Amino acid sequence: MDYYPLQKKARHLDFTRPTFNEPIIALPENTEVKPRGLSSYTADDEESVNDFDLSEVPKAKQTENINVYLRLRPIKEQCNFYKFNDNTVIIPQASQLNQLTSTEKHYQFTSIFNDKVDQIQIYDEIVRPILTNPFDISGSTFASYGVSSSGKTYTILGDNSAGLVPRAITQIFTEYDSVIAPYPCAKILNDQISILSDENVEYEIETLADFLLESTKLIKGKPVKNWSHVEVNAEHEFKEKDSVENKIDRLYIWISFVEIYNEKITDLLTNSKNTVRPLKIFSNGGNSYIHGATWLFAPNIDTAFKILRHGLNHIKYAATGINDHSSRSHTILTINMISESSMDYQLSSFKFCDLAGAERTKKTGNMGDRLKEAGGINNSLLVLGRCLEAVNQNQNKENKKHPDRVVPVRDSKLTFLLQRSLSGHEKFVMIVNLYPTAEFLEENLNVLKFGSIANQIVVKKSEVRTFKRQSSRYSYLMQHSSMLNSSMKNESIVEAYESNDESELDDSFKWSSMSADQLRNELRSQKMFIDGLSKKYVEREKEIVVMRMQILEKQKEIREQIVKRNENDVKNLKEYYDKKMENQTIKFQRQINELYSEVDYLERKLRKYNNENEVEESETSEEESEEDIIEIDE
Ligand SMILES: Nc1ncnc2c1ncn2[C@@H]1O[C@H](COP(=O)(O)OP(=O)(O)OP(=O)(O)O)[C@@H](O)[C@H]1O
Repeated sequence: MDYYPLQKKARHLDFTRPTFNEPIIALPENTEVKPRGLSSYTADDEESVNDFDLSEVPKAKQTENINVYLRLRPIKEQCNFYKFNDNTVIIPQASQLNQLTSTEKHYQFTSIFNDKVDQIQIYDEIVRPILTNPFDISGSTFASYGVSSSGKTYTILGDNSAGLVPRAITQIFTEYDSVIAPYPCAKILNDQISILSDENVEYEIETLADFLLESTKLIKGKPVKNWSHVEVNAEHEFKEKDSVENKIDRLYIWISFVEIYNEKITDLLTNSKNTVRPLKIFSNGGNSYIHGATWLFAPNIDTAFKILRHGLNHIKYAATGINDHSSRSHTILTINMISESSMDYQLSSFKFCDLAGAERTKKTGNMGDRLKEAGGINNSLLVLGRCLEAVNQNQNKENKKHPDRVVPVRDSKLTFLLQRSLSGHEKFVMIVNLYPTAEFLEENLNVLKFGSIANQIVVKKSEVRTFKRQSSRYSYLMQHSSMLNSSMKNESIVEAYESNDESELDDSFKWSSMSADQLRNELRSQKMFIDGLSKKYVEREKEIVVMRMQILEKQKEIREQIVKRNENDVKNLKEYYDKKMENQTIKFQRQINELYSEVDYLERKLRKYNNENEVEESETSEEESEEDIIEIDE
């Protein structure tokens, strides 16, 4: 399939992410280097409010660009509509598009993936590095954008080949296998950390059990591929991480799955018996969350996959003029990872957004309901474009005295929900999917403009969200009470999320100003906290008992070693002295023998001497007797 003009080059994409300080590749003269915006995206709603200051982005080191990747969908026919420079720039061909634009423009992306790049490479390049160190940041949003049938669902969720979500689940559960919590003891409730009591833990387990029972019954919508995490793992070879290196004692995984359909948020994880009612977004000091959305606890990878499949079965699909299974809504799957260590709890939240098609209504041949849907879809995406363009313009404007453009995050459910990412409090990664057919030439130009604007935006580096163990109880109570106070005044505003500076809070004032209901809630919260502490205490006690046993074992082992060593020493000493004795005995024996020989010699000498003496004496006596005789004769 040799149909891209620069396919040869694209085939050699090395998947290395370019740094933004690198000089941009040489482009033809008069090329517009930085497209300044989309004419269709204008901030015309003056009543919109900025929840974050989206324009004042520090120019210091602690900034980064939004990463925007371009992915091309394979097509059968030859395509001459685009040229590529390096693996980051796409240039729509003016000759092919002369009825649309007279000048040749280029659009820059973080990386461009050609049609040969598979799901494995996409995951390894875009998501894997972020999920390898999930607690370096407070979270990330991965969103796919493009016209209908361009491969958004294929990229985020998958089809025959698993998409980013099943791969992310596999990575998390494999790398953190040894610390994944089996029981739901900690949960994020309305953007606050909660340590659950035994009753609440039981409740969460029952909810999950009911859900799993129910989810096997009803299958509707697009048939969902039964991805196997074993196969996914074989493709990536994820390895279990050293938990000591990660300093994590426990990791609680929670999943939510919602869709935004015609500007209404519905829960994709509800039990089918329950009536499905639209959910509301609340904002907590700039951190938006869906109030009442189902969060299911995933103690293992199988449960996580079941939750994913249940949600997929409930997404609204419909046949449009160009896609038999077109997803008509924006779907957002969020994975909350709460890590527990001896010091604190930390939250990292990962959103995977499969956005609805960015095409115009006439292309899909939509009528009736489909037409209404398309209106809603385009409105959300239009607001997303307006937000990105406003941020971009505010950052690039030359006259700093001129007031900033309003960033209308609250103008659509989608942008309100992605508020943290759009403001740089969480990482924002976009995958722009391009369906490079003649049919979508015009729409694809808008898609490319949209993507390259997002790619220029500089945001603060994502921060970490920590809940300190020592102080969190106190701040939790303070926040909880202020939350209740404010929710009584205004349902849609919740007070600040976390305050580490507690020195100025007047405890007695807070308690005395509470109503009976609030005090009851506080009591319940305190009980939850004490339950959590006692559970921890029991766990520590068990650990101490185990450690004591280990120490006793070790002592016994050492004692046995010492006894054994002593026995050996005695044996060696005995052998040494036995040998020494034997040598001495031999030596003494030799000396005795020598002495005996000497004695023998001396005895023999004595005998000889005696013998000689005897002979002499007898001769002498004979002579004397002869003399005697002579004398007598005389
Ligand atoms: N990179 C790819 N490789 C192989 N097949 C692909 C790729 N991208 C998309 N497809 C196929 O194209 C078809 C349409 O893709 P998909 O449903 O993901 O599009 P979409 O952008 O989500 O469309 P819609 O907005 O209408 O839901 C699917 O059958 C999918 O398998």
